[in-house]
Amino acid sequence: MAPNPPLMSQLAKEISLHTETITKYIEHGKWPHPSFDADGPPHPIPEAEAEDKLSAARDALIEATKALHALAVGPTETTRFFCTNEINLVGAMQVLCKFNVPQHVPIQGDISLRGLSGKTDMGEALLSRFLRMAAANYYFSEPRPGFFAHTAWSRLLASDEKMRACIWCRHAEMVPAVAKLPDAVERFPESAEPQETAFGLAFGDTFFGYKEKNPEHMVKFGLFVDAFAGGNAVDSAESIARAYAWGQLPRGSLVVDVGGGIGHISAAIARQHAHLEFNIQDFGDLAGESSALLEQKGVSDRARFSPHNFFDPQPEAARGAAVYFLRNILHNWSDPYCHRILKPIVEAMDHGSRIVICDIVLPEPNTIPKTQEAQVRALDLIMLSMFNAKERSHEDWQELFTSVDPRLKITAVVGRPELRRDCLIEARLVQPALLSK
Ligand SMILES: C[S@@+](CC[C@H](N)C(=O)[O-])C[C@H]1O[C@@H](n2cnc3c(N)ncnc32)[C@H](O)[C@@H]1O
Repeated sequence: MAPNPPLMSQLAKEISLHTETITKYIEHGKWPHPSFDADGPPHPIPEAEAEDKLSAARDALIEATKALHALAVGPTETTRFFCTNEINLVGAMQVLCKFNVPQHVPIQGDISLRGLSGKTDMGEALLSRFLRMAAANYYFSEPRPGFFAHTAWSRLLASDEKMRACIWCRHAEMVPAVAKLPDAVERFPESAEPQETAFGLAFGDTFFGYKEKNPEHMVKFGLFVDAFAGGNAVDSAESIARAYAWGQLPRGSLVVDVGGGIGHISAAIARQHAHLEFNIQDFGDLAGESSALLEQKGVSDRARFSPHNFFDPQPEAARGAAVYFLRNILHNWSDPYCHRILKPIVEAMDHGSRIVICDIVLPEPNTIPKTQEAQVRALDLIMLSMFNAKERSHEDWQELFTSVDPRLKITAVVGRPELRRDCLIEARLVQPALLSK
């Protein structure tokens, strides 16, 4: 039986309620209202102010508007036009960014198509087609015929190269790789190998192998990754430093940050927990940058970098550590490779050691809002296309640990509200005698 009132009306009411809640907060905080204008805020609510109640109202608003939009478009049109907008928008934005169009549109006022064409070296006719596609999606506006101005969306691209790198990575790497996904699934079903991927079919190499040979791609990828650091796009180093019981570890405990990059997460934990020592392990070419960062953060007396390949046995100095910390490492690798990464760690653990993994724990289907679920499912498929890897559910994590050592048990998981996207998964070696109790 159809719901009464009808679903669309229910959703419209919810949208109205959540909008009111958010608007009240905005007015109370004297923050700017979200708007399409060039001087509109880059976040609908300031990121630092996204307190629980407010972000819950925003999540619910996004969810209800997504559902209402889907119902209004309906199944036939959704499937007919499936992806035509998104993929061509990514193409148009990539062209506009390649020709530096965002930087040539004035922040205030507008510019004629002819003026913009002169500055960007692209013919007026072509330029207008890309600009109008973008404008139909809130990037740029055409306030009077033949003149273009910024919106809050396009202005961000003018001022922030990391945002331009997001567009670049999507278009230059993800689109060609995803186009090869059906071939990859057909040719390499169930493969665990990082070269037998959709990315491999598109680029003839592994994800990082290709980047090593194309340093300009590596630079863009670095900017893309940086675009997600800070704010609440992904969990910040500071929230990871707050979320886990680092404070309960005994004075002088060693945290080994396996594949820790230059150590920005360790540095944040070290700043909040002055009683801990850190060993950041990664490829040797990061040593200089890491030392500079640790020095700059004032933690170089307690945190040091060691070159180490995580497939090798742990060096003597890192054995029996209190914590082996792996952030965003294992989701890049298939189970057999994760096994090879975890085995040397388990061999180095003593009875007090634990592994702390910072990665997604996939939710049970239909237990979180669809918008959030779509994000984690998309990440899972990105891991497939790029690495033959995956995001893991609680059960997948436990199975992986058991395959490495039957004693390795999940002993704690910290997720929302302490962390927004990733979870901290703690695993310890639980002795068989304790297991049977
Ligand atoms: C996605 S990044 C995560 C970095 C860091 N844990 C963080 O959360 O910012 C993956 C890291 O693994 C490192 N890595 C890849 N293969 C490795 C290997 N065989 N041994 C050690 N580190 C490796 C990379 O250099 C990179 O720093």
